[in-house]
Amino acid sequence: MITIDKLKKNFGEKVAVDIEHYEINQGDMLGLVGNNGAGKTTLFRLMLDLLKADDGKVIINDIDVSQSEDWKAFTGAFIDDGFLIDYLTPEEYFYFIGKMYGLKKEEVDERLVPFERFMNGEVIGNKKLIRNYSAGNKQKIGIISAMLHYPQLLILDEPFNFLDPSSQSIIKHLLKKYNEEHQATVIISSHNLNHTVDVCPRIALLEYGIIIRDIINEDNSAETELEAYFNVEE
Ligand SMILES: Nc1ncnc2c1ncn2[C@@H]1O[C@H](COP(=O)(O)OP(=O)(O)OP(=O)(O)O)[C@@H](O)[C@H]1O
Repeated sequence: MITIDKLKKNFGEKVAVDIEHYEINQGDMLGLVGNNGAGKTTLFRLMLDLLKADDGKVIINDIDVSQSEDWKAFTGAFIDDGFLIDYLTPEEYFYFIGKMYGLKKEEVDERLVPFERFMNGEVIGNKKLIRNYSAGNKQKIGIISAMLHYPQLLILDEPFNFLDPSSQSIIKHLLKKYNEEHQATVIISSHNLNHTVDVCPRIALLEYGIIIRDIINEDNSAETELEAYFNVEE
């Protein structure tokens, strides 16, 4: 589904991404891990054509993301709250996103139902503008809006950030279910090793912009290797 080829992005002297070749298959649930500054967000931005690569390309379903807009129809992403529209209420924002993908209001309402526990009564029905929501609730609004049109490819940067423990657990289950039920490709980045090994059967470890390990994770088998890499004390 995704081919990353000779992809390079530098910021001045700093190498942010330098990936010779990497393939992500349709239906993969991939976790991207790495220390601060390893290049996770930059890689996502390149995949979503939010940044221009210095060299190389990202191909999604035979489409070079920098050459055509066609990949946008089947891609959903939430990188940061810059994706949100502050002066709308969450409902207005969800309907707006739905409209972009040809969804009627009733369809949007139906698709919000599985997120009810995740929203915990705080996201809709409050007539509150997105700008007045907490960081955790903004994160929830962003994740839900990225999933509303049932994208074949879902990219989420740090989806567990700002969420309380019970919301983290709920979104883990929702993402796993989404990946299985829609055979969607789901790519998340996270600093939370436990969550990553819980939900991702494949994990890419990024160091100074390079994918240094491509780990198959069965029944949390990657946990020891990742803990050793990150030097996590018992
Ligand atoms: N707009 C920018 N201008 C200059 N340098 C940048 C810019 N964006 C990223 N960088 C640099 O590129 C490198 C990769 O950053 P990136 O944000 O992609 O890492 P990350 O793995 O997402 O980090 P974190 O875990 O801290 O979110 C870092 O050294 C960062 O300082």
